[in-house]
Parts: sequence; C-alpha cells; structure tokens
Amino acid sequence: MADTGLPPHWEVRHSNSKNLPYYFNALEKVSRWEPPAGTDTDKLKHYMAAHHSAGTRPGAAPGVPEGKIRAAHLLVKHRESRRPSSWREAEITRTKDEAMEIILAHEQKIQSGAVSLGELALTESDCSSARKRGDLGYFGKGDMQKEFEDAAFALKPGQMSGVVETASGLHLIERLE
Ligand SMILES: O=C(N[C@H](Cc1nc2ccccc2[nH]1)C(=O)O)c1cc2ccccc2s1
Repeated sequence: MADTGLPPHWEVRHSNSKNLPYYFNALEKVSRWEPPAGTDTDKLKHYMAAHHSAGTRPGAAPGVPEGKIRAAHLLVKHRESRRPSSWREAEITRTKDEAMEIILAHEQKIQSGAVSLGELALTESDCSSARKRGDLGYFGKGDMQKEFEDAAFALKPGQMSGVVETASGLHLIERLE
C-alpha cells in the first residue's frame, strides 16, 4: 500500500455510515477516528489527498447516499425473539420452528410470483416497517444487526434473500437499491 505515513500495522479505512476515513490497526484490531501517535502527518496528508477524495465515489448512483443500500424485509418473530411483541400480536408465543414454517410458506408464495414481499409484509411482518411494505430506507454498514447487514449487502437490487436469522427473528430481505 502507498506510504500512508502511519506506524506499522496501521491502515486508513473508510466508514460508509459516517462517510469519513478512520484508522485501523490490523494486528491489534483497534480502530480510531484520529491518526495514531508516531504518524508522519505530512506523508498522511499527501496519501489522503491522493486516495481519499471526500464525497461520492466514481460510479455511485446519483441520489443514493454513498455506501448505502435500501432494502425491505418481512420479519416473523418467535418466543425467543429479542422483543417477542409486535403491532400484529402483543405477546408472540410461537416457537422458532413454527416461525420457520410460516416464513418458508411466505418465501414460496413470493417466489411463485403470487405476491410481492412488500405486499405480504404489509399484513404479515412483525416489524414496525410493515406499514411501509417492509421498507427500511437507506442504511450502511454498522446500522443493522450483522447477519441482516451481511445478507442485505450480498444481494443485488431486486433480489430476495433466503431466510435470515437475527436476534429479532426470521427475515426475508429484498434489496431495493
Ligand atoms: O428494528 C426495527 N424493528 C424491530 C424489528 C426488527 N429487527 C430488525 C433487525 C434488522 C433489520 C430490521 C429489523 N426490524 C421491531 O419492530 O421490533 C426497525 C423498524 C424500522 C422501521 C423503519 C425503518 C427502519 C426500521 S428498523
């Protein structure tokens, strides 16, 4: 990597959610917003000017906030969910296995083309985003539970995930942008 002027094992990374550079030590696995002690600040300044132009990256879709995607999801909670309650049901007592059967049936219906994820989320999702057809808006890395983020960022726009499990319950995710 070009000479960043940082001490050994330190590298510059980019926070999509804050659209800011940060400094990461790959050996100690620590990160910080300010350059560490021992940094050659002139070299770092030249490196940043050459490699970290602020603002949008080339090829970013106009209007889409940098590093973010938009997705909708359908959530089926169960009695082990972090918050076993929703607008649909004050106390959710179904087991995880029962929730799995329900969400797999939803997945089949969506994959058959009989209904869209958003339409089904309106009545069936245990997330408060149900009223918006499951649309969660734009989000970046670090905003959502890790399993959800990994699955959503692996999708292409228009694609739907398989069943994804988080502490909230079982999800089907459709990437919108
Ligand atoms: O965390 C939320 N809702 C929880 C359920 C839940 N847990 C999630 C975990 C990952 C992604 C979405 C998730 N939704 C609840 O209602 O108990 C959110 C609701 C909304 C509504 C609009 C936009 C974002 C969000 S995130």
